[in-house]
Amino acid sequence: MNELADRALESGHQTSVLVEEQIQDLLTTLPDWELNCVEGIHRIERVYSFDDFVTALAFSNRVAALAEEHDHHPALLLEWGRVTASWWTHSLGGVHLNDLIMAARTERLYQNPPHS
Ligand SMILES: C[C@H](O)[C@H](O)[C@H]1CNC2=NC(N)=NC(=O)C2=N1
Repeated sequence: MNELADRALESGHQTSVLVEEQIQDLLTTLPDWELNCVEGIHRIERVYSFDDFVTALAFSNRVAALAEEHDHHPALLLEWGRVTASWWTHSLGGVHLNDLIMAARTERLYQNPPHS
């Protein structure tokens, strides 16, 4: 997982979306993430659990800052005690290696909470 998180994001024109087998192969390093398909477009998703709404909001904000840093943005569903993070590349209509890198970095944020 760390190896993936430490990879540099590729610039958009270098490569294209990954096929299902490639995504599943890379997801073996992110066991809590799953590949889903919404309206024909692949995305990788994980549900994170928290003790309350405010802690879930704080995590969402940390992921948002990460996204702004890289100009690559997830869908985040904030609920009481829960954040669903979904990564895909809108411009390409599927999952790019960058989405797996961002998912690995999302994991790293979760594993290193601000007050740990
Ligand atoms: C102009 C800007 O770079 C683009 O709109 C970016 C912003 N963030 C993005 N995030 C994601 N996940 N996919 C994109 O295609 C995308 N495009």
